[in-house]
Amino acid sequence: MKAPRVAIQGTKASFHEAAAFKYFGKDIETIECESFKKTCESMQQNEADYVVMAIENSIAGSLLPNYTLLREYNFSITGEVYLPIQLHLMALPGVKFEDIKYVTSHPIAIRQCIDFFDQFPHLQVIESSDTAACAKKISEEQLTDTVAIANTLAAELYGLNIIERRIESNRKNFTRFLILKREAVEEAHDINKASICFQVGNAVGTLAKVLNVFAEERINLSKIQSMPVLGRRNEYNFYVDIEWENFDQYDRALRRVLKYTVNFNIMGEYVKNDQV
Ligand SMILES: O=C(O)C(=O)C[C@]1(C(=O)O)C=C[C@@H](O)C=C1
Repeated sequence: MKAPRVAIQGTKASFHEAAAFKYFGKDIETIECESFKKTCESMQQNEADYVVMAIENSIAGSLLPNYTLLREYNFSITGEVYLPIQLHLMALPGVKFEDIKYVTSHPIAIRQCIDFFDQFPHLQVIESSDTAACAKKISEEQLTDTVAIANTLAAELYGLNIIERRIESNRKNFTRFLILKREAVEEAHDINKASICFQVGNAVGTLAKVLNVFAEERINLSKIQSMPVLGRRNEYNFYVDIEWENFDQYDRALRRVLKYTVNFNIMGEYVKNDQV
């Protein structure tokens, strides 16, 4: 069987590739993309079979623009994967902490280390496309005044020394990634989780009515995220992840909430996979 083509934001040895390996195994073709939007374009143009997309980090929070991409492209969420994130400061061999002027990394990785950099305000923090690409640039351009925040794989691949380990603000640090496919696959029998999206009217109790249905049908909400509806004041899209033990209760809950919602969309039904 042909190896699946998996589009990731970033380059090889980035956390996105690690997440893809964790979900699919190592036998995949990684399609490197410059941005999250480019990963979606690549799947739309049939250059990729799947997209792996970070959606939330336990320190930095939600990657909000990715919710907009999910809506725009209307791909199907077919799975999820959680990855522990350990961030290290790395530089060319011989470079010492005192030599550093610039720190480069992906903005979400930088946000996870904000407490560390608060102690060193003289360091200039520069956002870049992905963690591994920053390590690669230091190596290729032999930058002696710059460090990257990245993982051990990137340090090994680009011959950098780790000069400070585990600089993330909290040790229990993980990122949740979604696995996207162009179209929904045949309904699996063991699905027990779904990502849905809807709007409710701006009136007393409308959202509460929806949440009450889930409670009554014993459906667990694992996440709720709102994003403004473009150009409409006080109107929001609610993105909700729900889990169930009994499929019939899930089915009944969906029928019941349709009454209280507009633009209701099931973004994906899949098997819960929250092992970090
Ligand atoms: O730069 C990388 O290595 C990435 O894969 C990106 C990314 C992200 O988008 O959140 C992935 C996981 C970590 O949370 C930090 C950065």
